Parts: sequence; C-alpha cells; structure tokens
Amino acid sequence: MADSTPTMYEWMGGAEVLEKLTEAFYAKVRKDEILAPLFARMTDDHPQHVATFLGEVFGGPAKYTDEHGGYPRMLSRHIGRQIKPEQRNRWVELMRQAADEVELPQDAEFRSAFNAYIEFGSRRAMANSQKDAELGSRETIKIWGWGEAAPGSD
Ligand code: HEM
Repeated sequence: MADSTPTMYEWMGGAEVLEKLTEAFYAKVRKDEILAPLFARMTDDHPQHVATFLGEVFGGPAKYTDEHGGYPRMLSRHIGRQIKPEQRNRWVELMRQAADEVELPQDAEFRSAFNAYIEFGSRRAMANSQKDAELGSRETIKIWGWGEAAPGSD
C-alpha cells in the first residue's frame, strides 16, 4: 500500500511558505550583529535559493539539484567560512523565531522534525566551514523525514 503520509514540505505549505520563512529569516540576519558580517555579500536571491534548497530537503521538488547546482553548490558556499559556535547558535535561534513569525505548523510532530533538521544542517554547515574540514563523500541533498513521530502516530 502506498504511504499516504504527507511530506514535511506539503505539511508546512510548500514553496510559498518556505519563501516567507527565508525572507523573514534573512531580514533578521541582516540586522543581527553576530551574523550580518558573515552574510554581507549575499545576493538578493540568496533567501529564495535557500528556500528552494529547504523545499528539496523536506521532500518537495528537486529544484535546487536541477537548477541551482545541488549539494555541491551548497557545500561550496560554506567551505572556508569558519562559522563559529555563537554564529551557529544565533542562526538556529533566528530560524526558530522566523518559523513562529510566519506561523509554520505548531504541532509537536512537525516542529520536532523541523528543529532536528535545523540542528543537523547547521552543525554540518559549521563543521564543513572549518579549516581542513573533512567533507565526506556526499554528493546529493539529504532528504529529511518525520523521524520517530510522523503525523497520526501515537
Ligand atoms: C540547516 C542549515 C543550513 C542550510 C540548509 C543552509 C543552506 C545554504 C545554502 C543552500 C546556501 C547557498 C545558497 C545559494 O545557492 O545561493 C548557503 C550559503 C551560505 N550559508 Fe548556509 N545553510 C545552513 C546553515 C548555515 C549556518 C549555520 C551558517 C552560518 C552561521 C550559514 C552561512 C552561510 C553563508 C555565509 C552562505 C553564503 C552566503 C553568500 O552567498 O554570501 N549557513 N547556505
């Protein structure tokens, strides 16, 4: 029988909601004293690109892979940046604030899976950004699912 559980991408409202999320997030980043210097040279389409990337992660269309350079491009944007723990912490904090601001679903299942990815992705980004980082052999975007608590599970 086919699995009828929606993807996280569907559950949160798809591309439109992700674009709102990254717009709200980068508006905060631009005003944040810890993060702004790191993102000083980002282009205006950066929030849109990250929304597309996250859409793919959460089970939406493979558009970042097909049109924006995929996993290698994302990796290349973090390499050498030497992200510090306090910058990663602030990134996570602002992402959670943006999630509330644009009213991502509040249910325990969704937020638990969303926060798990944000934690995972930001720690990987920080690790890959260090001098002499060991980058591993991954070439494709990791797709994130519901984990231990899918909708409808007890
Ligand atoms: C789940 C975690 C993360 C995801 C999914 C993510 C995703 C991305 C993607 C897709 C890009 C490339 C966008 C493009 O194609 O133009 C990018 C660039 C970048 N990311 Fe991340 N990122 C994450 C965490 C972080 C963290 C924690 C930091 C720093 C605190 C960070 C700093 C940057 C910077 C500085 C760039 C380059 C911006 C520029 O173009 O100047 N990222 N990220």
